[in-house]
Amino acid sequence: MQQAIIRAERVEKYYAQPSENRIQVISPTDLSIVPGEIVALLGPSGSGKSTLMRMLTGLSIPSAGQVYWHEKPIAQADINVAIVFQSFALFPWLTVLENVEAPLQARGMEPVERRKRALKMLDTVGLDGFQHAYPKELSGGMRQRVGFARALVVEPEVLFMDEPFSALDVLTAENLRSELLELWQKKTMPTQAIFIVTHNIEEAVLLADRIIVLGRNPGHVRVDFRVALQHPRDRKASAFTQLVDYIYKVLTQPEAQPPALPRTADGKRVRDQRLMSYQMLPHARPGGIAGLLELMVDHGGKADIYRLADDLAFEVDDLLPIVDASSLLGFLQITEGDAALTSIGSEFANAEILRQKEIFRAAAVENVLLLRQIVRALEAKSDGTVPEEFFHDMLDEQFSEEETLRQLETAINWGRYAELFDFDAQRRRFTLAHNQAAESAAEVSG
Ligand SMILES: Nc1ncnc2c1ncn2[C@@H]1O[C@H](COP(=O)(O)OP(=O)(O)OP(=O)(O)O)[C@@H](O)[C@H]1O
Repeated sequence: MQQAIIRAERVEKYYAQPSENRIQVISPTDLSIVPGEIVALLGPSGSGKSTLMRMLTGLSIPSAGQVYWHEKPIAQADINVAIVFQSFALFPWLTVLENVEAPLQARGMEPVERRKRALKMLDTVGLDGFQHAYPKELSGGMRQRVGFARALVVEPEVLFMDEPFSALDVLTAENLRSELLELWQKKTMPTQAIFIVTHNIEEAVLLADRIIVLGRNPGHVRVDFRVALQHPRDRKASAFTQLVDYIYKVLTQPEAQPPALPRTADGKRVRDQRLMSYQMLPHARPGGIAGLLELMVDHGGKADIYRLADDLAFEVDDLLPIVDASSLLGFLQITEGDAALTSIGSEFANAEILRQKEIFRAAAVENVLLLRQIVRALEAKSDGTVPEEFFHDMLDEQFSEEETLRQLETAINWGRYAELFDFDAQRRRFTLAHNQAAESAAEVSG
């Protein structure tokens, strides 16, 4: 499993009462925050969302259990997080610029450098020209921009947000959400993960890569799942509304066993992270997948799989892995023996080779857990390599030895084609793909 930035192990929180009783607010909970994801934490009022968040940031000490920062107990670690609060929590007696400089000053940064950084950050969040204003002179939306600037100026590895948009009007909130997402996606900020506490189900589905829903009395994780929808997300798309409905059901039926997770547009079930298991990758080569999709275009985007096999003089058994792989990647939708190109599948089939690789890369990372894990592990390693053995051992728990080797071979084929990573067959190690290795080297020397 990829190394977590923050890992809570069996954390609990209880508060002492005047009587001898104590109130348990969080029951033993495990939770990890890994690089590359936006996690949304939902739950009814009083379920302990803020309490859990405060423990993950090191602001509050668990009554039992332990929180680790890069595997070091958080109290002894040099943590780098920032928090954005609902109430903005700005210093009213300081100007906008001084508010943003404050955390840098607290970290002992010298004045010229901290002013430079703060001004740059104000520019990034659209507050250029407001540096000398006081918070009371600003609208709520602008104040929260200052809140973001103040959090981001320290270049936090994890950005925590406690209902950051809930005090804002609908349009301002919507604007700020998209801007945040844009900063994150463009990697303008060095932040590795975002953890957002919210009451707003749509906000969670709109932003998050992973959603955790807490139940109460005492607080506990009810569901924890990945949101495999591409950005920008369409609130009206059925996969979106189904997820919103699902979370609504979980929240409104606190006593019931959480209902089954909905299926995504291509028929796959959304996965519960805690029951995470590897999909079986169909043994298809990217070239075969591209060939099939291009052929589908010739058939007008729809075809009967058996007839297709016939036309190609293929055994159905040889064609099926290619069909399955295309479906797993979201390029084909299969219903009762009929295959239909999805919009992304059609875009892929009609694209130039470089664009095809790009589409394949996005689809692979989004839909294939093993590839996602390999990429994240590589990103987290300073030397940019990870031994094959690491993934072999995890796959081994689920597949036979022979199948494990075939899964790895398929993952290597797909990863190489998509230029996600390379594989050094001699050293049996995954390595960053050339372009990524060059980027990392430039970052180090730059
Ligand atoms: N210092 C404290 N002493 C006693 N009880 C506390 C304390 N802090 C929080 N609680 C209780 O812990 C429970 C969880 O509170 P918390 O604020 O974490 O929930 P929440 O899910 O964030 O709620 P909300 O959505 O309303 O903000 C609540 O019942 C609250 O009353």
